[in-house]
Amino acid sequence: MKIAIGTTNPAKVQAIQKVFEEQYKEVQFQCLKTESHVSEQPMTDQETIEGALNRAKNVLKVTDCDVGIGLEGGVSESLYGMFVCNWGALVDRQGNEIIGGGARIALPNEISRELKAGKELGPLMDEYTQRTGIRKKEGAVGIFTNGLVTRETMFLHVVQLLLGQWQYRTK
Ligand SMILES: O=P(O)(O)OP(=O)(O)OP(=O)(O)OC[C@H]1O[C@@H](n2cnc3c(O)ncnc32)[C@H](O)[C@@H]1O
Ligand SMILES: [Mg+2]
Repeated sequence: MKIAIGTTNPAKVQAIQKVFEEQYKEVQFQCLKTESHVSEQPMTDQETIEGALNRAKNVLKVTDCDVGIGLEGGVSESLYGMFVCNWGALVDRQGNEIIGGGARIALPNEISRELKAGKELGPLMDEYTQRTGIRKKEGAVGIFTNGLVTRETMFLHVVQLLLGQWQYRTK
């Protein structure tokens, strides 16, 4: 089974590899930085879903893999504040387009204020924690859940949702 991954971010790549290696004996991966055709900081669920879907389609197009996977992080407003949201998409060569959503938690006002001013969550999280590359490690979800749920484990669940739906639909 050959999987095209529409990112080189290790938190996302590791989540995808773990799920597929658990399910398939023979599996190969191709990881490519892939255009999402949405803003660097998606600001709604809809935009985040589009980013995931575009990555999955674009990365499948440029490889000879069986399926393409796109994972996209974003934020979404609610009456209860701004939440970090996470969406994934899996597409295959038979026209199946599968979507799955991940966990979401509220962001502190000091972060959501800056996001509304047009900043990106990645750099904001580095500033907030005085560390670098949070987006490639535990992520905002990891920081604000005291490490209980990391960006990798959150995306691992999203990839399980994608693969499970695809297996069900193609069995
Ligand atoms: O290399 P890619 O796959 O693009 O990975 P990324 O870290 O940039 O992640 P996304 O493009 O999916 O997320 C869009 C923006 O939101 C940020 N973001 C989303 N979730 C995050 C998290 O949990 N921690 C830190 N930044 C996050 C991310 O850094 C981007 O600035
Ligand atoms: Mg990005």
